[in-house]
Formats: sequence, structure tokens, C-alpha cells
Amino acid sequence: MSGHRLDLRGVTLHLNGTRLIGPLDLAVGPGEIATIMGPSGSGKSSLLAHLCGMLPPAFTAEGTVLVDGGDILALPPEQRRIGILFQDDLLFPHLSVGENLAFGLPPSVRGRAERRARIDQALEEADLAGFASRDPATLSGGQRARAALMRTLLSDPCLLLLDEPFGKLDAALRERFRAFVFDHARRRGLPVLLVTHDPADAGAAGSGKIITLD
Ligand SMILES: Nc1ncnc2c1ncn2[C@@H]1O[C@H](COP(=O)(O)OP(=O)(O)OP(=O)(O)O)[C@@H](O)[C@H]1O
Repeated sequence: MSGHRLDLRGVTLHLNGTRLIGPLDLAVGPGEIATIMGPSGSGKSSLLAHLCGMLPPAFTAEGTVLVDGGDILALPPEQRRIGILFQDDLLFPHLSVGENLAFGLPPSVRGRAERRARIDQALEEADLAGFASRDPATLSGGQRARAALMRTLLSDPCLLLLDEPFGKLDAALRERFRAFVFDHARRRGLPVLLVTHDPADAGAAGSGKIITLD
């Protein structure tokens, strides 16, 4: 299968000079989902922030992060082509659903018609055809969650980071949205790092790659 690969080599984080994480070694192949678990404060979100180039100043880091064999830590954050999804969908409330999705599109996608076509296709894939002009507040939790994922995927990422994205959804919705996210990651060949407290998420991920921080 074509797609992207993530390799963490000796990734270590220190917080105020004390080791918090690592050294971590992990290889995640195209469409594979690795799970990061561990108690509150163990550094799960900080690991994702490090990959994105958003680590707060109290932290220092060592090790290498390769995407498709290239060292992404050498790149500025905006060039790393990372998609991230949080527990809160973070849709902008003052913009329509379509305008929210437009934020995901890279500037290289030019022209009104092309941008509109990409957004409409994403909405269709998310079972949200015709929702472009809707106010996000009028969507159900599941619809908002799917719109947020599509906004992330429109940026054409090489890597998907998920920080408890299923945490606030009720059980039935959680399972459906999880399957939706995993399916999209697999079809696009995206390696995924999933931060979760729920062992059921790790089971559903199916890779058996579970990193437990302590
Ligand atoms: N901006 C910051 N400056 C200093 N320390 C921070 C900062 N952000 C987080 N920390 C500390 O870093 C440690 C790891 O936090 P992090 O949010 O990565 O943990 P987590 O495992 O994601 O926790 P949770 O499950 O509660 O979200 C904690 O001790 C936290 O207090």
C-alpha cells in the first residue's frame, strides 16, 4: 500500500531538566495506528506538541522524528504536513461549515471553483453533502466531529495526530466516529498516533503498537 511512514528514534523529552518521556523508538507504517496511553501528566500531549514544533519553553527534546525518511524536526511547523485532531472539535463558531473546511486547504489549491470542489467532496465523504452554508452550532456532535476531521484531512497531511478526539462523545457515537477516523487514515495511508485513556480505542486501532508512558 502506498502512503506515509513515521519513525521515532530515541525521542526523549525533559521538563525543567527532568526526563519526562523516553527514549522512545516507534515505527508506524501507512494506515497503521499506534496508541499512546499513560496517566494524566505523563506527557502524552507534550509528545504530540513536540512533533508539531509546539513544545513550550520548559521542555527540551532529543532524538529524531522521520516522516517518509525525512527529519521533520528540521522543518518549520507549517511545513511539517501534520494533521491534528483534539478532544474539542474547535470549529470556528462565527464561520459556516464550508468556511471552516476552507481553513484546511493548503494555499497551493488556488481558484474559487477548485477550492469549492475540494470542500464539497470532503463534505460528501463525511455524509455532510449540502452542509457548506450551515452554522456549526446547528450540527450534531457526530456531524461536527466529522467536519473537524475533514478540515484536517483537507490539508493533505502525511501524519495524523489524535489527542483524545473521541473523549467527549457518548459510547455509540464514539465507536462510529472512531471507525470513521480509522477508515479515512487507512484509505489515505496515514500513520496515526492516537492519545487515549480508553483501552477500547487501542483495541480498535488493531496494530498492537501501544506505548504506555509513566
Ligand atoms: N506550557 C507548559 N509549561 C510547563 N509545563 C507544562 C506545560 N504544559 C504542560 N506541562 C507539564 O508537562 C507535563 C506533561 O503534560 P501533558 O499535558 O503532556 O500530559 P498528558 O499526559 O497529555 O496529560 P493529560 O492526560 O492530563 O492530558 C505535566 O507535568 C504538565 O504539568
